[in-house]
This record gives sequence, C-alpha cells and structure tokens, in this order.
Amino acid sequence: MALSEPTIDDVTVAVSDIHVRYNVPSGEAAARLPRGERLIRRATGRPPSVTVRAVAGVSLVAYAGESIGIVGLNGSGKSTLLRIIAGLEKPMRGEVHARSTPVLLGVNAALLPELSGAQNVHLGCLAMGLTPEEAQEQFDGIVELADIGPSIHLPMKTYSSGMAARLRFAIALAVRPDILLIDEALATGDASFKERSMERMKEMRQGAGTVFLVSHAAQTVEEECTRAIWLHRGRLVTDGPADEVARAYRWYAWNLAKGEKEKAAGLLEDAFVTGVETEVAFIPALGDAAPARHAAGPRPRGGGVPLGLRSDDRAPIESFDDIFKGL
Ligand SMILES: Nc1ncnc2c1ncn2[C@@H]1O[C@H](COP(=O)(O)OP(=O)(O)OP(=O)(O)O)[C@@H](O)[C@H]1O
Repeated sequence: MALSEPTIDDVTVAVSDIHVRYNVPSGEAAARLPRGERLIRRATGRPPSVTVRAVAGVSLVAYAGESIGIVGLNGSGKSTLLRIIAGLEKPMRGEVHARSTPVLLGVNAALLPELSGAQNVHLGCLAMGLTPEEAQEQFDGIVELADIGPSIHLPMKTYSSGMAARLRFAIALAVRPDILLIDEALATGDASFKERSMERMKEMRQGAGTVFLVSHAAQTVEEECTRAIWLHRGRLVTDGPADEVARAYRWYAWNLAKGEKEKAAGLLEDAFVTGVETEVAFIPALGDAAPARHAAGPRPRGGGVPLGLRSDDRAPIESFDDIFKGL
C-alpha cells in the first residue's frame, strides 16, 4: 500500500462486477434426462451440462505499490479472476480496466520445450515485447535469478516443473511489468528462490507496480502481501489488510480441515457479513465542463456508504485515460 492515502492517479487495475460462468458437460445431468432427449442431445453434439459460477460479481480496485494476495478454497475462482484481469478470458458481465498490460506469469512467456532454457530466455523476452538488444541486456540477470545452473543450456522439456517455473518467473520479472499476476508459481521454488523472488516483487512494488498473487499458502500471503482478497464460490468474502484477511481465512480453513463444519460456516458467514467490498463504476468522461464521476471505494457490507458516486449508466470505456479525463 502506498504510504499516503492512494488517489485516482494511483489506480493500476479496476475490476467492476465481474461474472464468469462455464457450462460443463455433466454425467449427472445426463442421468436425469429422459432417454430420448439424452440420445438427441448426444446426436446433436449438445451434451447435458451444468452451469458453474466461477466468479460471481467481484469488484476491486488495485493501487500502485500494492501486492494483493488472493486466497480461497479449491474452485473458489482465484485463477479465473487472474485470467480475467490478464485479459485471457472475457467475462460474461462486468469490466476490467488496467493502466498497462498485465503480465500473467508463465502464460505470456510462451516457451518452447524443444529449445534450451537460454534460447527460451531470448524467445520469452521477445514474446513479451523487448527488443533483441533489450533481451540481450536482460539475459544474465534472468539466468542469475532463475539459478538453474548448467541446465540453462538443456532443452526445456528436460526441466522439472519447478525449474521451468523459475525460468518463467525470471523472464516475467525481467520485462519489469507494471502489473504482474502470479498463480501459485512460488510454491514450486525452493526457499532461496522464493526469497529472491519476493525481493524482486518488493522492488516492483517500490517501483509503483502492482502484484497479484494467488496462493493456497495463506501464510505466504500474510507475509508477502500488503492486501488480500478472500474468494468463496466465486464471491468476494472480504478485501482488506493481508494479515487480517489471511488470518481469518486460515482459521476458517483450519476448522474446515478438522471437520468443524459448523464452526467454519459461522466464520465464513461472519467474514462475509462484516467484510469489505469495493463498489466500482466506470462513467464516460463528458469533457472538461462536466464533473468527473468515478466511484471506487471500499465499503462495509450492510449499510456503508460508498466513497464517490455510483451511476447506472455504465458504458465501456477505452482506457483509464477516459476515466481520468476531466479530473
Ligand atoms: N475452463 C473451464 N471450464 C469449465 N469450468 C471451469 C473452467 N475453469 C474453471 N472452471 C470452474 O470454475 C470454478 C473456479 O475455478 P478456478 O480454477 O478459478 O478456481 P481456483 O480457486 O483457482 O481453484 P484452485 O485453488 O483449485 O486452483 C471451478 O468450479 C472450476 O471447476
């Protein structure tokens, strides 16, 4: 979190009321259909399916200098939310705006298994928009951060998943993205790699970037992030300081793991009821004469007043510049 209160100029990512649903073929749904319909569906290539709500109405605003951990049980929508922020998937409803292209670790760097790690360093840098000269300049730093020794000259298909993850991570950081999205990548590294990675993430934050980190290890989020978001079945339970959110989530998950289902359900409900969510609205700028109307602020559930205004006349905008016009 920036030292002083963040302003609209510090916004790096704004996510407004995102909804993602998947239709998944389901044997169970098929079993419930009459035989005739089942056969027709099979013949027409429309197998019976169920709808999974992966993300259900999530909004958030990220600021420069923040590292935001995303925690939640398996299937709670963490990875889907990252993919949406990265622009790799389109939500059914809702909008995402970012002040620069977010880099999702490991995906943007499309590496080739047949090539050596060293060749992939060049390829990855070029794929992420560096010039050949810039890629050359970054080479030593990437190899040093990845720290996979002489294996850097072997084909990537011979790497363990941990080694490949280290190389991807090192490449992603070399391009110094303003907005970096990390999905569990650190879990594959050893302790010293994790330490160096965290150091780089800290540098990024100090350089006014934003990091999103999806992790099952709530402790990592507590130690390494400034803020955290807890998702449950696609909904945002709470959004707040990393230590508070991660601790609440850990206590909930611990009770669940111990079979204390009722207690866990109570903790989840408490967190949800007392939690904080953000209300975001994008309003097209109307020129200098019109006052800018932008709403983005944390508010307690159940009666708090959102900071700023909310408008129903939402319209897609091209970029943050449109939001900032007229401010
Ligand atoms: N491509 C897809 N097709 C169908 N269903 C999907 C797809 N991607 C995700 N889902 C479903 O959406 C829900 C959210 O998945 P997601 O991977 O975002 O959760 P997650 O919190 O990242 O889970 P995990 O912690 O296990 O990685 C899950 O029920 C999952 O099965």
